[in-house]
Amino acid sequence: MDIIETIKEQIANNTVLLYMKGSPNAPQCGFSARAAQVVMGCGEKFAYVDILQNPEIRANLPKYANWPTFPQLWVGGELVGGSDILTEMFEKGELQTLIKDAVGKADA
Ligand SMILES: N[C@@H](CCC(=O)N[C@@H](CS)C(=O)NCC(=O)O)C(=O)O
Repeated sequence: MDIIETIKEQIANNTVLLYMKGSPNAPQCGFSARAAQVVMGCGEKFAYVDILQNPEIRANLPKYANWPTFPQLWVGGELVGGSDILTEMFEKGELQTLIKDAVGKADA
């Protein structure tokens, strides 16, 4: 399958999806570690893709997303942002609400 189609499918099939380096329990970069920590702190299940294991995604997602770096959090099919944005949103309580609402909608 075309890599862009794969990316679109991953985003469509996972309400909360974190593209990161490594895994939430074994992140391979400080930015990914922080992002995974705040997403875990929201208390909902989420999917992740380790872009170090998926070089084609690493090469193509930034163009598709129009976002140059990793991590990238996608919620309900929309890009939320990277580690800085996620941390800021989490501190304001906004990330928790965004994720809970999206998961609630997907389950309805
Ligand atoms: N300000 C960004 C920093 C993220 C960042 O600089 N990521 C780098 C290092 S992990 C990156 O993705 N570089 C491109 C790559 O490694 O493919 C954020 O908040 O997420």
